[in-house]
Amino acid sequence: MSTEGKMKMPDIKFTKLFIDGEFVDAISGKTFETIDPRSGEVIARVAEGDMADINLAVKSAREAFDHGEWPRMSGAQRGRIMMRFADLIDEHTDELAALDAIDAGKLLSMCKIADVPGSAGNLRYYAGAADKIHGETLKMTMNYQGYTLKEPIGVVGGIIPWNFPIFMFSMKVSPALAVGCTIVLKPAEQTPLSALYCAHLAKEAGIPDGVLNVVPGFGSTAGSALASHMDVDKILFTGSTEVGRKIMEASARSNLKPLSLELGGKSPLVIFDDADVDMATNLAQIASFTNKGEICIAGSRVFVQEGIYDEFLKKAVEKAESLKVGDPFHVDTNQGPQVDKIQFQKVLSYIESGRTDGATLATGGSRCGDKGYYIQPTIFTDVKDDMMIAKDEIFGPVMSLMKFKTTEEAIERANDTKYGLAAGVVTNDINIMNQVSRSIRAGVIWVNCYLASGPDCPFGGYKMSGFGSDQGMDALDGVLKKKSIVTPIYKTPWL
Ligand SMILES: NC(=O)C1=CN([C@@H]2O[C@H](COP(=O)(O)OP(=O)(O)OC[C@H]3O[C@@H](n4cnc5c(N)ncnc54)[C@H](OP(=O)(O)O)[C@@H]3O)[C@@H](O)[C@H]2O)C=CC1
Ligand SMILES: CCCCCC/C=C/C(=O)O
Repeated sequence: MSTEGKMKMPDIKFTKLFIDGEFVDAISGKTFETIDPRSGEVIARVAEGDMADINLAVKSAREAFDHGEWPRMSGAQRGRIMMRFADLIDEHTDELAALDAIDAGKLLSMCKIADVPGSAGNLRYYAGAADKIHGETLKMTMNYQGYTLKEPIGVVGGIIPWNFPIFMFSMKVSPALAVGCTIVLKPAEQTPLSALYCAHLAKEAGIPDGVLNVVPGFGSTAGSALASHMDVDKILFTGSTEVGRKIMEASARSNLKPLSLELGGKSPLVIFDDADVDMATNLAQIASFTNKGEICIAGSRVFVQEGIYDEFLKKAVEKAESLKVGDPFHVDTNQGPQVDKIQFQKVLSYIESGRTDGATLATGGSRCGDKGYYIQPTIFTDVKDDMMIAKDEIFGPVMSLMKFKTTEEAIERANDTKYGLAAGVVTNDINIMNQVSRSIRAGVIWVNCYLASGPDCPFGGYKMSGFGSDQGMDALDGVLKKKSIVTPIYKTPWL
């Protein structure tokens, strides 16, 4: 494990709530610690928003929506401002990448080449769509004609997790900004720093005060207040299925606001005998270990057909053992620490449950070093479908390897989960590819690739992985309301 050398600390410039265009203290005056998972040490104290601050932020967002210029300017104007915002994110790549790396233990190199530019990319994608929001003409069957108008839904509440802090921020904020909504965003308590920095850049780009508010705080106070607020018109959420359920309850108890819920997953990766084993091993590693397994679309149930199973296992173990676990700021590190102590202990307890349930540890299984929240890339074999490690979302670097014989068996076992977020298929046989990709009930199916995505590729869950879409034009529909406008029509030559 590489942790030698002095730990790098980015400059922390923004730690207050961002409400109505200003950085302010919480009304209560409270702050909370954000922790460096490399060491467990405090990075900074951040203002702790709660219900009172959420109320202020929603008031500001409401005013900006009901009377402000943002929803009333042309889509082209909004798009230009969003493009400036994206350029500013690009210009501050180094600082933003360092904030996510230190707050979440993410690889600095990945933040620089993927998370931060991907976030600017999300803004640009939706900036380009801002002046292309069209309805339909309705040739009605009676003496009327009409058209549909797509209007911004209003004040949007964003509640995001800690595994992709800036990327999640951009996924929720970009479509909402493009259509003219205003936003109150609560970042995860573990990772508030990049969202606050982005709020500062949004102001510099010219986004009017009140349009984008960022209120760090805890889920049970700030998050719950946002989900229950009578003046919030939509919640965009990513996180656990358990909290998704609480948000639905909060909506049902308050104003029945619609929701987009991107929840947990336990995705299968199905590898057939005809696959190139080296490619399959690479894809399995990407599926299970990317972002230390802290990704909702992790493909951590790896089903391998019996003909190549032994060769695959040998190569998968070699590959896992070659990964360098260590300081995410080092260029040669492949895997950083889990986000916090709770997540670290949760992953280790799943590993323990795998052992006691009778799975065989092929590699890994322990923490790395004695400081910080580092865990070895871990592979279990002899995993049964009903073991906890095969059923639950672990959110850590743990691969469950399972052998199968027939395509039908693979499909049945792949679908034997309450989740349905993603899946992967590795084969050169087009018929198997078609059969499997249509049979697995999940929101995205990757064939001979994994985690391949982009702003134009919508994704959202089946089953208990949620509903609603992130990315693509579908995400715009999530923050729009469709209105039908009808007028009588006289003296028409036909109906
Ligand atoms: N689908 C995904 O991408 C993710 C899935 N998970 C799964 O969830 C597990 C637990 O992680 P955790 O961080 O607790 O995820 P949560 O689902 O608890 O957190 C997601 C967001 O919801 C907020 N939140 C928590 N409780 C409420 C509430 N009652 N009302 C409104 N908002 C709330 C959190 O606030 P706070 O900041 O206080 O936690 C955070 O901002 C992980 O181990 C993993 O399995 C986690 C993260 C992402
Ligand atoms: C296929 C889309 C890739 C999005 C990656 C962001 C992670 C999402 C999550 O973990 O919830």
